[in-house]
Amino acid sequence: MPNQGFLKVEHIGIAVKSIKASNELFSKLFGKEAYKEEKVESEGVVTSFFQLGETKIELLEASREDSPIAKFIEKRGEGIHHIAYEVEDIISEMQRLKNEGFILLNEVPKQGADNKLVCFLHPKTTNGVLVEICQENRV
Ligand SMILES: CC[C@H](C(=O)O)C(=O)SCCNC(=O)CCNC(=O)[C@H](O)C(C)(C)COP(=O)(O)OP(=O)(O)OC[C@H]1O[C@@H](n2cnc3c(N)ncnc32)[C@H](O)[C@@H]1OP(=O)(O)O
Ligand SMILES: [Co+2]
Repeated sequence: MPNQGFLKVEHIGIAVKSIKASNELFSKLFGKEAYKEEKVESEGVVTSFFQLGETKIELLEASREDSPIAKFIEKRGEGIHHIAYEVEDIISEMQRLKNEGFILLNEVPKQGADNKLVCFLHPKTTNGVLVEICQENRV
């Protein structure tokens, strides 16, 4: 029986206008460099990751005009965009969350950054905080 429920905060997503400028800022803040940059074309984002112990910070820049990050920044400016939680079995977690009444923004797990399968919950059902659940892609 897979572990049910959320295991840990896997990353905190921060929407930024410029990965280059924000990499410099967060490298100064954290005292360490980002360990990777990755474009996720399907999401319309370029990401940059900093490892801080068990948790990561994920910087997100829009890679195209219709990116959710572009819309977010246009509406709210730069800042915290989502919290991602690690789960052991994303399929069973998606079913559990659906049964609990949360609104899934994608019915099938989709490919995320950093070799993860991801699903998002509508912030209207999570107290106004966009939630991402993610599982290591074991394929
Ligand atoms: C997957 C790659 C990477 C990874 O970790 O692997 C990522 O994390 S990619 C991250 C970018 N991708 C996503 O965010 C996908 C999920 N997001 C969405 O589907 C949309 O952004 C959605 C549905 C959350 C909002 O889109 P919509 O077009 O509905 O925008 P609105 O501005 O009309 O928003 C509706 C309503 O929701 C509030 N809202 C929007 N974004 C957020 C947010 N990040 N946190 C909290 N609340 C948010 C917005 O304020 C509106 O509320 P209202 O009260 O009506 O103003
Ligand atoms: Co994320």
